[in-house]
Amino acid sequence: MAADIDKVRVLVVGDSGVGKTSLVHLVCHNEPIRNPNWTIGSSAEVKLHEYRAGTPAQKTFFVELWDVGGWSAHQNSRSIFYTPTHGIILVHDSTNRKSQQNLRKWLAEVLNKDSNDKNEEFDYDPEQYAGASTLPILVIGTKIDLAQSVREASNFRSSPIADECGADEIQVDCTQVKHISPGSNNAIKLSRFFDKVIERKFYSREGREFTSPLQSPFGGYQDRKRSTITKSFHAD
Ligand SMILES: Nc1nc2c(ncn2[C@@H]2O[C@H](COP(=O)(O)OP(=O)(O)OP(=O)(O)O)[C@@H](O)[C@H]2O)c(=O)[nH]1
Repeated sequence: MAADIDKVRVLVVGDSGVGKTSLVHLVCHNEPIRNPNWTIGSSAEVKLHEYRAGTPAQKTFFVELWDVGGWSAHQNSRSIFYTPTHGIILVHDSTNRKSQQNLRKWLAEVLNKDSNDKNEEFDYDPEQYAGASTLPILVIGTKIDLAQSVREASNFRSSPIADECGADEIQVDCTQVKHISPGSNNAIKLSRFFDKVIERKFYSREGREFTSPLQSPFGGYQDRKRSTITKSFHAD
């Protein structure tokens, strides 16, 4: 029966220690993880998602969440986990601005995964991320409980990259299941994101898998290769 259920594959990327494993566990098991280990390579968890729940189009899908270890030492090898990609969750620590800034580099790394030269650098150009017909992206800030004040938290509420991608952003405390409880704003945005990923893969003409930068849904990325990002990129 499970074999009949279609699936989509979502990458979860961000600096080491921002809380990717904790987030994925919370989303897939509806409870916080007690002692997350460092992720070596990647690990995957699966969530059953009701696409367009409550409408006549409702259908069950598997959403595979691929938690990719953020250690910079593994930068050259982790691109093997980037295929296929149907959606991307960019995770940053809400108390660590650098981890938020590094999301641009994570996105560039995923989009340039086929580059042979791992030291090659790429321009970050917000224009290439703009537009509604792109690979679905969700930005998630973790550790909102550790933000020193509401003001600090609200400073981080809207990441520049979320604006540039036209992506939703949510803030969570991965130690509290209530942060993604059904009906909450966060749960609604998460569900809407999964719907978008499924829609794009199964119900749109763009539904072919993202297999190379030339086929990137952002289009034209290969032509924009120049030299500026990855040499100076340290993910941790
Ligand atoms: N207080 C608090 N701690 C968190 C939160 N999210 C994660 N943590 C803690 O942050 C630490 C790192 O979390 P992980 O989930 O392992 O981070 P990761 O991004 O998967 O790290 P790598 O596997 O190295 O890529 C752990 O001690 C978590 O318990 C949060 O929302 N609030």
